[in-house]
Amino acid sequence: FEGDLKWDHNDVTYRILNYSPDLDASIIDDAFARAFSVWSDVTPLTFTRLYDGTADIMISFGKKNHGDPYPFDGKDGLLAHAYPPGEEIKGDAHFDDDEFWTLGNGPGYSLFLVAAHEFGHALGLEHSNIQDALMYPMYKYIADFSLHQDDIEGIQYLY
Ligand SMILES: N[C@](CS(=O)(=O)c1ccc(Oc2ccccc2)cc1)(C(=O)NO)C(F)(F)F
Ligand SMILES: [Ca+2]
Ligand SMILES: [Ca+2]
Ligand SMILES: [Zn+2]
Ligand SMILES: [Zn+2]
Repeated sequence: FEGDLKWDHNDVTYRILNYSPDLDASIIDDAFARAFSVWSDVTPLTFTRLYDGTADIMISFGKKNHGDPYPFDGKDGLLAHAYPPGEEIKGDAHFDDDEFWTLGNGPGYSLFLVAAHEFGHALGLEHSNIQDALMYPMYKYIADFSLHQDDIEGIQYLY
């Protein structure tokens, strides 16, 4: 989904609507929090978790048709997607629960890495064509992750 703009506030809120069975809820909470801190570390943005009501970034796991015009596709292929900033579904992040979500380098996909990428979209970033950038649209496991300069320049251009 093409990025179209940015949040008009720096105190961005998020809410975790449901969980994958692949990981303990506290592990998922922490993975999302760490994925947000990737971006708050290099911008004036803050991320506050809400437990009810409407947050800017509504996070959910779903399979196949999950309530928007972009159905997931079963195991592998599409892993997740997120909408650029704005009202309603804009800013929201969806994760394909036909994937096996993990954190390490084993089988499955790192929820932390994929979430950090999706939250980049939710903040207004589009894809990078630099293969080592987080915003590159191909999954690869990165052990000691840190943002590529291209990611930093992109997010600091916006905020
Ligand atoms: N669905 C995607 C591809 S995807 O396989 O779901 C995907 C690939 C990689 C993702 O994050 C990531 C990027 C680089 C390193 C590790 C993880 C997130 C999502 C995507 O980039 N969604 O944001 C596309 F390109 F739109 F088809
Ligand atoms: Ca939203
Ligand atoms: Ca999939
Ligand atoms: Zn969706
Ligand atoms: Zn992407």
